[in-house]
Amino acid sequence: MQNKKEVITVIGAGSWGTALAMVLADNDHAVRLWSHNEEQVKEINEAHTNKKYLPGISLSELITGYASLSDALAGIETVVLAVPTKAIREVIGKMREVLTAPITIAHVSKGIEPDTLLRISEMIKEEMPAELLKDVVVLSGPSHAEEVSLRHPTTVAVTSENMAAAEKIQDLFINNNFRVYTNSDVIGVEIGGALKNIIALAAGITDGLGYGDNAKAALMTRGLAEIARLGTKMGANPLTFSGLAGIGDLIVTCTSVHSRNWRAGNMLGKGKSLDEVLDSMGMVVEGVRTTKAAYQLSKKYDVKMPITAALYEVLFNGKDAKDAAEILMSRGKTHEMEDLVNILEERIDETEFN
Ligand SMILES: NC(=O)C1=CN([C@@H]2O[C@H](COP(=O)(O)OP(=O)(O)OC[C@H]3O[C@@H](n4cnc5c(N)ncnc54)[C@H](OP(=O)(O)O)[C@@H]3O)[C@@H](O)[C@H]2O)C=CC1
Ligand SMILES: O=C(CO)COP(=O)(O)O
Repeated sequence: MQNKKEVITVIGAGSWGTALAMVLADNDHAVRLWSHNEEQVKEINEAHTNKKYLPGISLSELITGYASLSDALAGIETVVLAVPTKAIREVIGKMREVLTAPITIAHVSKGIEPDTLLRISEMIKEEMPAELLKDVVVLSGPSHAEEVSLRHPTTVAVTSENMAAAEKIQDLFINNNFRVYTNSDVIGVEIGGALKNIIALAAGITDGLGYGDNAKAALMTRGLAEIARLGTKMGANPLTFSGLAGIGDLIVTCTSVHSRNWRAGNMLGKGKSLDEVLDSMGMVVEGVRTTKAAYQLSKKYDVKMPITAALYEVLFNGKDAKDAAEILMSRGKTHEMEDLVNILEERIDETEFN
């Protein structure tokens, strides 16, 4: 089922980079796990643990920690990039200084850059010179690091503009605990993975407010509707949003106590301030910056995203979460599917004219 054994570099030894390094090591690949934290590299190499991010988990001896980026990248063909969205440009900037041959980057991050409104694969292509970049692959889907590190059954999707590159990443990762599907819709997979964090924050807030299961189901369903509207307007295949990177990731992030986005929302719903919440997390909460980016995207593409807009007001303009929920519930009457159908029809018309 799998390709030949390879040496693979994982950039970023947070929870997701470390869990993915474990999957690769389970498939007998040697993994160079790079971290900018020398203490953490020492811990990985001497104790074979990464206690801050995956407490109670032992790491395979096939995983070696690296503090030097040039050593970690020497002679490597495939890099798994697992840092938060806000670190992508800085890290790629450092990588391009030390690379001497082109690599394939499989990125596993879930975000959109505010202001530029670029997806992560677009940021990577902007930062990495073309002669150093073979392909960009995206790996996304319902996959909490805590459960992957326990080898619980998990499914994800991989996509790329070059499907042969996506299939190579599928081969490197797939095993009986970690099932990898291909999908050819790069825009849809990246938009689904990034925007579900917004809805997870909102679901955490409603849970924190004690609103219960009806409210959460409403948020998830109508949240998916606005993700699908924006994604489809941006050129995604609407069917992607009923797949792993869409509804799949939305379900896991809105319902799991592992989700940092849900937990952050939950604390907000219980009355903590955004600063207090982010200070106490110690791990990335991607949904906060993504809310800003998606709010800007909704304006740019003229797509209605009422949940995103309400969360934007709560996070950045100090609106009370209960008031935001009330405003959402008292909006004018609307059809459940009409806006998405209109966007699809516009796209069909454009295709006919071209
Ligand atoms: N955790 C999960 O279950 C999943 C996460 N993801 C996505 O993966 C991405 C990474 O998340 P995750 O691993 O969970 O995040 P964590 O917060 O657990 O870890 C982030 C890692 O990136 C490092 N880092 C942060 N900034 C920089 C920088 N400027 N230069 C170098 N290293 C840096 C951190 O170092 P330090 O320790 O020094 O802060 C840490 O090692 C996110 O986009 C997330 O949405 C996707 C699927 C599942
Ligand atoms: O993307 C994830 C699971 O698929 C992780 O979500 P959180 O960042 O909310 O923990």
